[in-house]
Amino acid sequence: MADIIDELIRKRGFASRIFRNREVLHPDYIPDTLPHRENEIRRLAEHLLVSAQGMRPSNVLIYGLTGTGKTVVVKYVVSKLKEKASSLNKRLDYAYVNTRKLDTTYRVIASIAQSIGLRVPHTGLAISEVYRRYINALDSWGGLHIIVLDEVDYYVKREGDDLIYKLVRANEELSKAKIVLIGITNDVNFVENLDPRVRSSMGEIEMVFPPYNAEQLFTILKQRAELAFNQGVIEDGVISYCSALAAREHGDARRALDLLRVSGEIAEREGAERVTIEYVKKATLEIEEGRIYQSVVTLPLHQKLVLKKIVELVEAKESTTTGEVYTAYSNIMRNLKYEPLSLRRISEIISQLDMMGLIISEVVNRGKYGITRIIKIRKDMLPVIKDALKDVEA
Ligand SMILES: Nc1ncnc2c1ncn2[C@@H]1O[C@H](COP(=O)(O)OP(=O)(O)OP(=O)(O)O)[C@@H](O)[C@H]1O
Repeated sequence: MADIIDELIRKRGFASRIFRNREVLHPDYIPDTLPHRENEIRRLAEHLLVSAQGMRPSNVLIYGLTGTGKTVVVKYVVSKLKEKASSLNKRLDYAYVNTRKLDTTYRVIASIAQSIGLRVPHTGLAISEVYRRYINALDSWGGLHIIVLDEVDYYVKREGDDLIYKLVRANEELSKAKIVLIGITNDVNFVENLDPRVRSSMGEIEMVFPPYNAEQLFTILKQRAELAFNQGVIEDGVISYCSALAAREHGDARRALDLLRVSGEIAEREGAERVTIEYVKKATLEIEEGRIYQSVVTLPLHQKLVLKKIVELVEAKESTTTGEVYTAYSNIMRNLKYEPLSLRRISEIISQLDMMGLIISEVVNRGKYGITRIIKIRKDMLPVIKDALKDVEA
């Protein structure tokens, strides 16, 4: 039956010339094999199996730069173990919580409880009550519950470590069931600054995921491309070009996959038959513009006002200085009847904008006129920054 429908889709011109299955390039897709992460998979799975056999479970803290496969490895291991456990008649289940997205303790504990089938209302219960119900339900179920807390640094910075510490100690209250925590973060400073008590109990086992090199990224991309694209549409050299670009940026597989996906999308949009290196170059620019746009729209108000003034000054005469920016900014604040921030604060804001890659600033020594900072904006980024600031009235 599927063939008839596929044929109709093709005939009607719905089918993509470029993509066979775009989903495969989505960040949530879990491939059947994860090349270059065999050791990490083995170590994590072995540890969880030992815990499932009745040993006292140790918690795991995983860290590494963004796009090094932390999330996909953990999801791969826990879902495979759950699948195997049910065929072996063992009780093993897991909760996967992205604590940046589920941003309150209530939502986190509710989601953990729901993963073992408990019904928890969206609001209305005390956190301690949800926790108590979860522990009771867990003990009557009596298996190994793996709790994955992804982007755990966001949670701890916002809500503190009470819930984590409670979960760590929950095994003392449980008679039949057991809990293992797996924390994931890409913030090494977070791990180093974690309360030593929490670090030692949460990270009894620490795993560091190294960045991928260009060759490793090549294998990862090749595997995905074979599933995602129609045969023969990827021009030779495209995959190694994407891998080299992403390797240069710190070995981020997410970045490499995004580049490939966006290159394919642009090729399709432009009605091309093949994805060429030219499309990868266009994709690099499109992704960078997206990143710049996002960072501008999420800036706080004063930063936006300062950037807006820089844009106006740079458009009038190519470059500007801290002094000119400060004058323009103070005038606008006076017109709006607000107290302007100090020159020092504005100078700090200019440095922040520079660090974010939104402006380029250079300190120059002008002899007897003293030291000043020359500020510019990349010409190709100017339209994107202006667009992102279009709602700022000043
Ligand atoms: N070894 C691998 N094989 C196949 N795909 C991989 C591999 N490593 C990472 N990926 C893919 O790269 C993307 C990013 O991986 P993942 O989300 O696991 O990174 P992460 O380390 O958790 O990053 P972040 O810290 O930003 O959340 C995903 O699409 C994932 O499927």
